[in-house]
Amino acid sequence: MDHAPVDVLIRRTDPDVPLPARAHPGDAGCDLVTTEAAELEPGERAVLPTGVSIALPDGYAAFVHPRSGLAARCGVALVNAPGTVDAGYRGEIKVIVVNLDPRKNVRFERFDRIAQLVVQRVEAVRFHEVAQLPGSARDAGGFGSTGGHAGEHNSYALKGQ
Ligand SMILES: O=c1ccn([C@H]2C[C@H](O)[C@@H](COP(=O)(O)OP(=O)(O)OP(=O)(O)O)O2)c(=O)[nH]1
Ligand SMILES: [Mg+2]
Repeated sequence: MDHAPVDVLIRRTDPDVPLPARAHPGDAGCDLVTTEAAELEPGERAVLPTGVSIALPDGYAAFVHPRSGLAARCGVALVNAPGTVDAGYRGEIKVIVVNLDPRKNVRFERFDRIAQLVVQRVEAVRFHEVAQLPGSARDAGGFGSTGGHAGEHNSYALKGQ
């Protein structure tokens, strides 16, 4: 890393839990583990404890992101991805996992890495109410207004049947 790291105070709520760690220098996320074993049936969700609480500096937030390997191999997603950890939150960080695999149970063992924490600066915002917003090229276009989304292939395939 060629820039200074942000100092974040951390407290273990489970004495044996490994601290969140980057797998490689420069990685954006520090892996979080579950301190509880759990088994989820297809469609089932759980709020898993990570065994750590943090105190972020003012002007920062931490975001609980999914791990792509778990998503690709097991269909595990985070219900609220990315979860937001506010600078003032002193409780244990929790991870809300869901098993999106239609057939297979997924099992987490104690200290399995289930998510990753990304710490970022966030801006304070002041809202100024106006009757008319300034114009833009996009204007109100959204929700597929530019066309060509992957889901269209499915409807083409169905039409051909
Ligand atoms: O994945 C998450 C998301 C949130 N939190 C904690 C930290 C966060 O600061 C707090 C509140 O989260 P959020 O604001 O997303 O939830 P809410 O439903 O709006 O709760 P609240 O009314 O307490 O703000 O819960 C987690 O531990 N994990
Ligand atoms: Mg909130």
